[in-house]
Amino acid sequence: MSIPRTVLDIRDLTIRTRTSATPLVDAVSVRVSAGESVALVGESGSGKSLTSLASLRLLPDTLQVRGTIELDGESVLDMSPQRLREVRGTTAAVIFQEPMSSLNPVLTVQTQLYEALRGTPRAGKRAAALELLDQVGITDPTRRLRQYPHELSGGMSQRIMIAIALAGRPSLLIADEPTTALDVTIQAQVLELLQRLARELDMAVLLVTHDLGIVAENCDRVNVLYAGRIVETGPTDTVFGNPRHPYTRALFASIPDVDAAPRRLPSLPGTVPTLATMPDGCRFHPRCPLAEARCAVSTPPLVAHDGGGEGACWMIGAVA
Ligand SMILES: Nc1ncnc2c1ncn2[C@@H]1O[C@H](COP(=O)(O)OP(=O)(O)OP(=O)(O)O)[C@@H](O)[C@H]1O
Repeated sequence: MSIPRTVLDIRDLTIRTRTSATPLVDAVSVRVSAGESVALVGESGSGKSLTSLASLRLLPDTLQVRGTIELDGESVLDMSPQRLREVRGTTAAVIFQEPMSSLNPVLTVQTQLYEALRGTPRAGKRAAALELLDQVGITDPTRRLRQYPHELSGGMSQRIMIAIALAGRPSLLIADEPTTALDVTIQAQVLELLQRLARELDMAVLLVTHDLGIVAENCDRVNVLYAGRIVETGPTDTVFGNPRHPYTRALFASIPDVDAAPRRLPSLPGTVPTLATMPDGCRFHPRCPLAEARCAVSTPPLVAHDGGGEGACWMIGAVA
């Protein structure tokens, strides 16, 4: 079997404000290969969006970004403004939570798709637009082309956003909470679509979500973030089959059965710390049911364990 091509390679990503020495994102490394779908998961404030937006240099200048980010082997942090503009929308595309606010309400689906297909010769645009709609599972595509966003359901709008993102034939698709605004059945369909597209188009998909429940079915690997650090990572089956980090276990305990209500962590007191409240040592220790004295003073490294994943907790035994 050939080794999959690495599309996004983030190494030791550290993000700080200009006024604080404490990093918001601390030495995070994430790799996504062609054809695979990888999740960044964690509660609100864990650094998921900062990490994913940094990979396309979409963060404000007030934040300082250090580390290495490579996209198809090219250093994102060294790209010229012109190269960055070329890359966004071609090599890499992002879809966000609210398709309705990303689509232009006064333009038809056709106009918006044609704009995304600006590199395609005029004679081929209609066929290309119809093919994109077909790829994202839209039925009756000729009718949809004539419609305006307000005539589409939420799930349909999100599929159109994905079609627009695919127009540039990206190697990387970043989906930031792409289904939070949708009902549970439609969420599942859109996430299944993303994973299918990753495989069929040999595309790398980075899925950003606070919801571990939706990761299980739709991602090949998962990175669990807590307060700007990766606390556990590995193949989804490994992390789900036997979560090692107390935080991942708490996340599992918080997965509700079916409702899409906002999720809290009933088994854990408190919230993710902010810059002002960031503890020393393991950043999770004030909420951890297993914390010992050393957890408050020294940071556990991310180490490979015998289950095939990696975890950052003093309770996880590293493989020699
Ligand atoms: N521009 C900024 N300046 C200062 N702090 C910021 C900035 N953007 C984000 N942060 C802080 O960085 C931390 C991580 O934010 P981030 O948006 O990445 O979290 P998240 O996991 O994506 O959460 P959510 O699910 O709520 O979007 C939070 O504490 C947030 O307040």
